[in-house]
Amino acid sequence: MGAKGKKKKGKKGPPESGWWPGFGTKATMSTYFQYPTPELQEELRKIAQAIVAPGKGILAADESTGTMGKRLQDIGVENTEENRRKYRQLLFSSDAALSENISGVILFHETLYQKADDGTPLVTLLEKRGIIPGIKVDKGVVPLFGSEDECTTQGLDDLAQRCAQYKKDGCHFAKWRCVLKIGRFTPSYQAIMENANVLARYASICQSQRIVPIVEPEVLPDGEHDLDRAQKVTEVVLAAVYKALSDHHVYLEGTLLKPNMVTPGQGCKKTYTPMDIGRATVTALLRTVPAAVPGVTFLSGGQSEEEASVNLNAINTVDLKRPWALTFSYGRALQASVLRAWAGKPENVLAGQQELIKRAKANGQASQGKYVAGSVTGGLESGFKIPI
Ligand SMILES: O=P(O)(O)OC[C@H]1O[C@](O)(COP(=O)(O)O)[C@@H](O)[C@@H]1O
Repeated sequence: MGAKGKKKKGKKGPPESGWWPGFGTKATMSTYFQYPTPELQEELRKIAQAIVAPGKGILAADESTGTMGKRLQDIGVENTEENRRKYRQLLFSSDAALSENISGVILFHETLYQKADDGTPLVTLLEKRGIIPGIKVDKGVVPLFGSEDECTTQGLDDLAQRCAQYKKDGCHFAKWRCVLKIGRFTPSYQAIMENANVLARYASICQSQRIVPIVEPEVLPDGEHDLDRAQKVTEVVLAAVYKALSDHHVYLEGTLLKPNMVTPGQGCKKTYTPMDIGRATVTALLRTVPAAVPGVTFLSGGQSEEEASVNLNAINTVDLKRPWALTFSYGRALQASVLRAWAGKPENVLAGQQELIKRAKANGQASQGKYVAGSVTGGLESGFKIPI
């Protein structure tokens, strides 16, 4: 650009600032973009809808190696690749009845390439049961420098290539978890905006590779805050996430949301009923999540198995509108009894699988508002919780 802001003779394109002929037309407006092709839209929509089919939800078996170490340590089992393989084999070789309530399983990278004792790839066990394989694609949380112990999630750099490979290897959906903390000064604007943007960028990349992104902005339950504060924070976080998804032109019908339920902080002195939690959760979603989103698959966030079923049931019975399917994507609340029943012993494999099927059924009922509290009893006392 010349010193007086004039365009140099012969130079193509608009000047670097200000108004120019054509400014504001289709070609230059920031709102211009292209939707995915109709074929891609249909593929993504169908996957998302199959995952949230009535009475079905997700088994989150994507614990990273470190998290799996904590789960195995609880039952006195060493955290080796072989023990993790045996445990995931137990889960995925459960009776075919599992698929009545489990539509998808989220895998950790290592599991996708492991085989059962007879050489069958573990992912094939899922496919044979009509269960859709999914994959955790984030590479974990890292600190936000200068913040109050807040974080973002990494893993974008090679994501398109990884998604392309995962699709070839049988995965049709993905999951990326971001974490937000409630404190006096948190979550900060920095953490809210950064995590919303990274989730949107991840979602956009997944869709470009024909993978349905599950968007997981988890507001942690740690703290003494009450239900109102948890609700407001969840609303602010979700509003930012959907603004970012819109800015990145993410095709919402081909996405799923995996949020926290709105619960009081674990150190809160006040008590609330499951209906209070159901109302706060659905209200927060109604205020922020577009009806174009086919489903919401809640994380269990350290609730006991029974609590997670009862609260999901309340979410599905509270007298509010529900334009989306509201179901589960539980890790701990589907596996706590399984792990205890198994305890690493080959003779307990069937007992572990039976616990999984019981809990999946309970949550399938809860996702339709048909779960009767206490009607499914597992190997654990009802209040048992696995800390993160
Ligand atoms: O090992 P990580 O990456 O910390 O993952 C933690 C877990 O959190 C989840 O997102 C939710 O799990 P919970 O239902 O146990 O809260 C799982 O999908 C995942 O396995």
